[in-house]
Amino acid sequence: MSTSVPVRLVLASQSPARRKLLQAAGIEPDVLVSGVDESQVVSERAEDLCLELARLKAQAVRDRLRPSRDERTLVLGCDSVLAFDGEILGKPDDAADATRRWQRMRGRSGVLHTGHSLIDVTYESRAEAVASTTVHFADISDEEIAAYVATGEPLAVAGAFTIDGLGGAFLTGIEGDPGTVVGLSLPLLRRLLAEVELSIVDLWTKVAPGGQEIEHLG
Ligand SMILES: Nc1nc2c(ncn2[C@H]2C[C@H](O)[C@@H](COP(=O)(O)OP(=O)(O)OP(=O)(O)O)O2)c(=O)[nH]1
Repeated sequence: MSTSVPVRLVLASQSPARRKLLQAAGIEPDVLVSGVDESQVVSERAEDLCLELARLKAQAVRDRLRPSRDERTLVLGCDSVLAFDGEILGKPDDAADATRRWQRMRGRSGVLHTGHSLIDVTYESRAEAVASTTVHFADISDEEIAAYVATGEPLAVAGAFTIDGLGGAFLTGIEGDPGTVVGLSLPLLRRLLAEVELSIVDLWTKVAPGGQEIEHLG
């Protein structure tokens, strides 16, 4: 399943969180932001919406690349949405929206869905799927909500919360892969790579010969 040519992964996302997650897993992606207008896609189902957006992002970046004989080129697009109370929630519109959301979310649960679309530019194949993680929100106070919204963090992220930032204190637990909440599921990426006949170890760029410790990124 492994490959003899180098494998290049292009991350079709501006998300620093997604890039850091790949780097910590030994993968140094190139980043090409898709620029896709996410408002162009509407769907009744969160899983369909995030998958269609992930597909559009990956395709938009794929269309800007030319296959190379010297390497295997892959493009990964991702999109995350929160399914809560029968609604599909992306990033909050503004501070008031983030506040209202937390007043509704606290003490309750939602499901963070992340769509993944992997395109193999070299062989023109693709693999895609959605990873879903249930998130339980703590019953936080009005003061905590106000302080959190004032930091600006909730405004920049799908669902108005993070698991690996200030928002981590406001969760009581999750069921599923934490990477799905950040915006990219490594276990799912491993399965998608297998569908295009690659192993995730083919993408490791930070493992020193002899298997010494993976370089710890700053
Ligand atoms: N660090 C961190 N970021 C999160 C978390 N949850 C969501 N996010 C971020 C990752 C993405 O940047 C953003 C989700 O929005 P999208 O999936 O639409 O990606 P975004 O528009 O940011 O970039 P892209 O469209 O992929 O270029 O929220 C979290 O728990 N931790």
